[in-house]
Amino acid sequence: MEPFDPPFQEFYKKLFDDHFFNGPCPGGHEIEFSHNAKECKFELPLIDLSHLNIGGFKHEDCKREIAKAAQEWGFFQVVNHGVSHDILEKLMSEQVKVFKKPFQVKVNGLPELNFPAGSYQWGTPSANCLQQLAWSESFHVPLIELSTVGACAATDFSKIVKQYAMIISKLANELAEILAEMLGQKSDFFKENCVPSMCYIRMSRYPACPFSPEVFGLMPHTDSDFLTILHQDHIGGLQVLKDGKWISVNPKQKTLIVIVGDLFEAWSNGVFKSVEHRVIANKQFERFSTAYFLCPSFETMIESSEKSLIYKRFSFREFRQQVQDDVKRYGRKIGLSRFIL
Ligand SMILES: O=C(O)CCC(=O)C(=O)O
Ligand SMILES: [Fe+2]
Repeated sequence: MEPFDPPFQEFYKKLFDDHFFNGPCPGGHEIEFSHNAKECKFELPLIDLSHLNIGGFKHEDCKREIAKAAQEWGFFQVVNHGVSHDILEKLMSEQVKVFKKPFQVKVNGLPELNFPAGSYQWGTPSANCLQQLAWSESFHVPLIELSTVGACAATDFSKIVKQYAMIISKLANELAEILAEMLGQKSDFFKENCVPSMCYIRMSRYPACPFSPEVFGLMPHTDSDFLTILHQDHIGGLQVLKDGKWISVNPKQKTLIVIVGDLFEAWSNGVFKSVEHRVIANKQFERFSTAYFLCPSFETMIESSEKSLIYKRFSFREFRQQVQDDVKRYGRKIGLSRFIL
């Protein structure tokens, strides 16, 4: 049988040799700091979204809870979110099958799913040192492409991804609108600007990694979108930085994770926080996750209507360009701090 794992060690041999013979690279100490930060067991806010369907106090309390979590943590979990357990399980099992296709087949694209060659990504081509390498592989599927996924012959996979995309994008918009409303902002901003050609689903697989924790599944980062909604399997490894400590996001069945992205932090003038998170690879077990990213069109201007602004006004295109330039130059994203006034 042809191997399905990406050839991390062969392809990134130089990074491994440099690291193990010469030690961590000089620019790596910042990431090293994250590694050494004290870890502790702590529970993220868990919000029951069924309260949104009840009128009166409960409904308003629930909205306030969402805003509080976005403000204090930038990261929270939701239950009774409207995505059935059955859909989550089916999507996960279909996703596992896709990743078990031979590596070369994934690289060449999966025509039966209408995934072009570029939708498969693995490792970190821009990595300058081992701490910048992600021991993971993923399929990046823009929502707009889903209309043609499985167009020739609908497969179980294409059906479930489409179904999931429809529900999850609705949920992301609802949560974004609630957060906007709690800021006293126009709540149809997201419906108008977050177009299907920009929003996407990323399905990831983190193969078991013998070099963990020295090599990350995904290095510490913030998300470059408004909101991310994440579903993870039962393995664990996701951590979020809270007050200088890495907190493990322990897997919980039927739960989705909501992550505030950089754009929401800027748009809310720093009220909602886009926080760093990372994935520690597991030495023994592979892990799967599915993320939905709520992104605006390139022309959308990100600005707050507050008086004393923290960030300058920028378009999503400018933000993306800056991130890409920094990744090329430094091997990693610098992010929102580039736009501080
Ligand atoms: O796989 C995960 O748990 C996290 C994924 C993530 O943070 C991302 O794709 O931006
Ligand atoms: Fe992320």
